[in-house]
Amino acid sequence: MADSECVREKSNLNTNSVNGYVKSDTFNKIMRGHAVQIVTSEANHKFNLNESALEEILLSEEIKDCSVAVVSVAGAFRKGKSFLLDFFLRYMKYTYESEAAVYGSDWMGASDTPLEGFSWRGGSERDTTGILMWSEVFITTLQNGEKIAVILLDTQGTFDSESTVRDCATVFALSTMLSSIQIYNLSQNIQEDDLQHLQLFTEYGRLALADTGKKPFQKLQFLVRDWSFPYEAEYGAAGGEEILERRLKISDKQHPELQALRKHIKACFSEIHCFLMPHPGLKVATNPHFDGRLSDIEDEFKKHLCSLVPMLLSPEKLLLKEISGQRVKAKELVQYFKSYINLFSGDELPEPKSMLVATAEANNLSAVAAAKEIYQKVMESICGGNKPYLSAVHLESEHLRCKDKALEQFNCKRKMGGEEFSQSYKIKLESDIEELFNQFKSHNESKNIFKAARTPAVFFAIAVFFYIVSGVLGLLGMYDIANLCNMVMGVALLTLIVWSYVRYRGEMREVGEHIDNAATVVWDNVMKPSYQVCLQKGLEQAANSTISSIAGTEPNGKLKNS
Ligand SMILES: Nc1nc2c(ncn2[C@@H]2O[C@H](COP(=O)(O)OP(=O)(O)OP(=O)(O)O)[C@@H](O)[C@H]2O)c(=O)[nH]1
Repeated sequence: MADSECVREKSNLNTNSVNGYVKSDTFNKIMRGHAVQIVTSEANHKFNLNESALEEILLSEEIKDCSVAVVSVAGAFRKGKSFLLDFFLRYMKYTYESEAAVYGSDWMGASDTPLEGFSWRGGSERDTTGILMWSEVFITTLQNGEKIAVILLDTQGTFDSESTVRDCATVFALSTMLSSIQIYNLSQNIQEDDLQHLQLFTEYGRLALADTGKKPFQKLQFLVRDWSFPYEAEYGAAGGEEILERRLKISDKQHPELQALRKHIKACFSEIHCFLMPHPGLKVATNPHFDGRLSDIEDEFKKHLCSLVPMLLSPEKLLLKEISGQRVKAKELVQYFKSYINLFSGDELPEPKSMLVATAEANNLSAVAAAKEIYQKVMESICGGNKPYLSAVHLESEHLRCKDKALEQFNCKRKMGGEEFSQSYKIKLESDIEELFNQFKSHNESKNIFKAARTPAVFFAIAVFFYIVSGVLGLLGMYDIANLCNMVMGVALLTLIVWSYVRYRGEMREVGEHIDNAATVVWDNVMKPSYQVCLQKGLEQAANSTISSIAGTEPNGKLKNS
């Protein structure tokens, strides 16, 4: 359905319109929605998309052609994300179900109603896994008459004991890439490690997206829960902006690493805000029987919740999802979910690591580089560049000596991660050294003057051989065969000229390589065996004559004239 059709349909839905929000026909039938697991987290640390469930929600006739606003809440586990989302749901439901205009805290409901919606609970163990979407998509009409769909996402908390850094980064990056408003839920303060994790996760997401030269993500809303310093910065948006300003400030006095972190975060989002929430009271935080009823929540918390939620979700504040500057429609969002999840389940992206693993890797890699450098330096001084040719046996023993020295240097260097971790780097070092040795070996071989002269010697010998043979055949009157031999001689000489040209000019190197290979074949299969046979015959002859001269016989076995 085109935008204009969405607008046209507005008139039919006006009876349900309150405070900007309208109820879609589909969802009139299903009065209560439920959380749908859109992205599931598997035991092998892979994430899968529940395509049918996603399509059922986003491809429904009423919303598939509407632009979307996607609101997601992400952050550490057990910090009240789902609890907050349930208040979002109350706001959305109340504003469209109510028959009258909504004021103040009306939307919060009765003081003794348990809080329902996305599953939330007390306790220390994680609750939400993967990414959940609320099945009820709320439709609202903007001031310009455009109808938009509002989608709520709950995400798996980061840093629980069952998730790897990659899992946390994947969920955070996916929800940031797919949402127009990402709420970064933090506890008590905005700490440096919160910013570092944000940097790591957004970088992971940024890497997955094609670089368009624009800021890759839209609005980031820091939400600090249990803020306990209202005397420094007051609760709410104003205090939040003050704290945000302090935390993201870049100054020349800062260490470059801190500056880079802040620049990165600012470069990733087109809008960044912060809101400070007071503590909701001990019943919320510690009572196992707390069911979310408003009467058990501190007034201060409710007061600020009442300004936070409309600030994010009222139709005039909503932000439409855009990708590469284009508004995204609900049906297109399905495609983005599919392609983003494929990106993260493929092998193209590097693996995000914990700080320890990343540091240990860097340590070990630098130890490998230092050890390799030692090997290279010593070998260079023995057989490198302008050093003369070294016999193969000598070169091998020097290689073993330098390799031992390099391995000793690697073992001595202090490295993080422990013995087992560095074992794989030691193996890598050994294979790198073998590779370097092969290069030194072939460089050394090229300095062997006899080997270098093999190709011209072989072709010259062929030319001379066939010259003599053709001469003899000519004397015998076998002119046809003599001419053939002359032709072979000509080809050998021509090859020699081409080879010399290639070597001199450094052009047509493949031709030179083929000529060298041909020379090696002739040498190995014809010349070397014949030369060895001749040599052996000569030696046998010499030995026989020595023996016979000692025994007083002719070399053919007959007795010398006595
Ligand atoms: N201290 C404190 N506790 C809260 C707040 N909001 C909710 N809680 C409590 O925090 C606990 C966890 O709430 P959830 O909403 O399930 O937390 P979550 O972040 O979604 O947890 P996971 O799904 O495991 O990631 C519940 O006992 C809530 O009562 C808050 O602002 N401050």
